[in-house]
Amino acid sequence: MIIDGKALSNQLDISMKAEVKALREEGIEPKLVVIIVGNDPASQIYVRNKHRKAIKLGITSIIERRPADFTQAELLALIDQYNRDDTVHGILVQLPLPKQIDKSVIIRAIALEKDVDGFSPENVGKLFSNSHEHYPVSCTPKGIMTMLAHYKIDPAGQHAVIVGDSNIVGRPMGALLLNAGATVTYTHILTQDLSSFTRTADILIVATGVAHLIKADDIKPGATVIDVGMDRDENGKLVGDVDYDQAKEVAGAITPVPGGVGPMTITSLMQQTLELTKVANHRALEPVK
Ligand SMILES: Nc1nc(=O)c2c([nH]1)NC[C@@H]1CN(c3ccc(C(=O)N[C@@H](CCC(=O)O)C(=O)O)cc3)C=[N+]21
Repeated sequence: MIIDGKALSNQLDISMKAEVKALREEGIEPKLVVIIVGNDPASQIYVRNKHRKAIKLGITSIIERRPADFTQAELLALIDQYNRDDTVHGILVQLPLPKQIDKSVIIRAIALEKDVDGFSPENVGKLFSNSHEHYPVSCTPKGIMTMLAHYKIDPAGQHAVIVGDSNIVGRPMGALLLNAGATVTYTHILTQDLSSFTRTADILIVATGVAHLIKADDIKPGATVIDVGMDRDENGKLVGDVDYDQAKEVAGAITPVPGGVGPMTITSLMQQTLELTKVANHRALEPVK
C-alpha cells in the first residue's frame, strides 16, 4: 500500500477551506507570517509551497524575506513586530538559519500563542508530558500521525523505531507515538548496527538526510515505512532516505518522496494556523484525543 500524502492533503483542504470561509464570515481573518532568512534553495521551495496552500485555503499568508547577512538583533525586532500585531495568529521562522543567528534564541522569542511550529520549550514540554491541554506540535510529525490515522494504522502496542534524533522530526515523532501507545526506540548517528533495530520496527520513521540509507533488508516484512528524507541523488533528482523501489516490495505501507510526508507537513501547518486563530478568538477546540 502506498500512503499518498499529497492526495490526503488535497482531501483535507476541502473541510479546511469551509472552516476558513466560516471564520471569515464572522470577521476573523486567519493570518500566518513566514520569515525566511538567506537563500537556501530547498527552503525557498518549501516556503513557496506553504504560501500556495495558504492562498488555496483562503488563509492570509505573509512571507518576509531577508538577506543571508541579516543579524540576530534585526530578526528579533521583526519577530517582536509580529508578536505585537494582533491580526497575526501564527509566526514561523524557516530553518535552517544562517550561522550568525542562534536558533534557540529565535524560537524562544516567538510569542507562545503564535508558535505555529510548536518548537518552543513550553510546547515541547507539553508534548513530552502528554498534556491534555491544546498545544501546537512540530508539523512534520503531526502530519505523519494524521496519515497513520487516515490509513487506519494504529500505533498502540506497535514497535515504532525512529531513525534520526532531530528536534524538528525524530524527537517529537517519538513522543507523539509514545503518547499514542507505541513502544518507541530512538536511533541516531551513534547507533551501532542500525539495521538490527530497524528490522524489528512495525512502524519505521526515517529522518536522517542520507539518501537511500534504508534498504529492503533493513525492513521487517509488512512494516509501515515513513520516509521524511528530502535528498538529492547523483543525478540531482529528489529522493528519500529509503530506497523506495526495493522497500515497497517488503513494506506493508510506505510513503513516497515527493508526495508523502512533505504535503502533510504543510497541511499540519495550515491546521495549526487555524487552531491558533480559534484560540485567539476564544473558539472551542477539539480535545486532544
Ligand atoms: N520552521 C520550520 N518549520 C518547518 O516545518 C520546516 C522548516 N522550518 N524547515 C524545513 C522543513 C522541511 N519542510 C518541508 C515543507 C514542505 C515540503 C514539501 O512541500 N514537499 C513536497 C515537494 C518538495 C519539492 O518538490 O522539492 C513533497 O514532498 O511532495 C517539504 C518539507 C518544512 N520544514
